[in-house]
Amino acid sequence: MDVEQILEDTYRAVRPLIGSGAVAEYIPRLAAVNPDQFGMAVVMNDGREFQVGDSLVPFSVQSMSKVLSLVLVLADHGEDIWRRVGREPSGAAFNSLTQLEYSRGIPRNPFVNAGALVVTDQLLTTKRQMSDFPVEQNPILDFVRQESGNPAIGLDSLVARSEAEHSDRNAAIAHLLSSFGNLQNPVDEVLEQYFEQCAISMNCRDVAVAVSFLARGGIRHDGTQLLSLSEVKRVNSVMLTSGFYDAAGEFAYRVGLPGKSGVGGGILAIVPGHCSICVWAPGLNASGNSLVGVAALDEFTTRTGWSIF
Ligand SMILES: NC(=O)CC[C@H](N)C(=O)O
Repeated sequence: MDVEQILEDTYRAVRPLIGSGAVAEYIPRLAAVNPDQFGMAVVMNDGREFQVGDSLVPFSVQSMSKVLSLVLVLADHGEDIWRRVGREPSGAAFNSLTQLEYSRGIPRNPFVNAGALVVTDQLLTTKRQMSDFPVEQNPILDFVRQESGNPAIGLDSLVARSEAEHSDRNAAIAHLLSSFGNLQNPVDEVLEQYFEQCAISMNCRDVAVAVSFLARGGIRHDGTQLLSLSEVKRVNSVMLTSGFYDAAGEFAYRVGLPGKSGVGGGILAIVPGHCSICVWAPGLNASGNSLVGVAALDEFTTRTGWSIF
């Protein structure tokens, strides 16, 4: 299959849509991003890389980081985390508060903000228990630098600050979690760590390389096994059912792959045993997923026939 050609055809097909959707307004620094951008990268399990458009322009990974925090917690602690967070689709917005009250502080899944805050809290606890791990260091940032082979990946501190300054909703979620005894660390520290991981800036190529262990049965680029085959299956399953908030069904219908979006306009998707994909276009649809990104993945999977179904 000529993946390069299919990627070019995909780009051509979505070009009229580029610029549509609305950039995330509630994080002012993200609202300032030029919506007329589009990039896509595919990293095959055999090492071949394909890219189109603005695939080397860094953007804010936002909720795509929730996959990596879950992976790092699973790698360190195994199944324990599932006592504190569920794995059912939420059918609600990413920053919804209502379900959390009904479920007595157990978030529906690790990919809505409530669930990600619990996972981040666990990551913070682990980091504090490791005496050789500098507290100011971000484990997700470390991981993506190593995995993508790009030590220049950094945090956009203006995005992190922008989020901290407009954090009423996430703070409300964190306080509610804490009131139910589902945070081990102080609310402010969990929020700070969470905003930092969301503010990591990466380009499509680096994201696709950094998550390719999810397409390769849990094997990192250095050959070590980060997750077992069964754990990878589970992470990919949760992405399929919960990676797109209240639009998980629509994404499964149109794309047919496990994936995760972020309000920076990025989407990562996994073709298990085959390749990892990252697409980026800043404009979002009503569910907070990249409008052009979903369209591009729809085109790409339709043209390649790649899907888990
Ligand atoms: N869906 C997202 O990407 C949300 C992440 C964002 N940092 C928030 O917490 O609101």
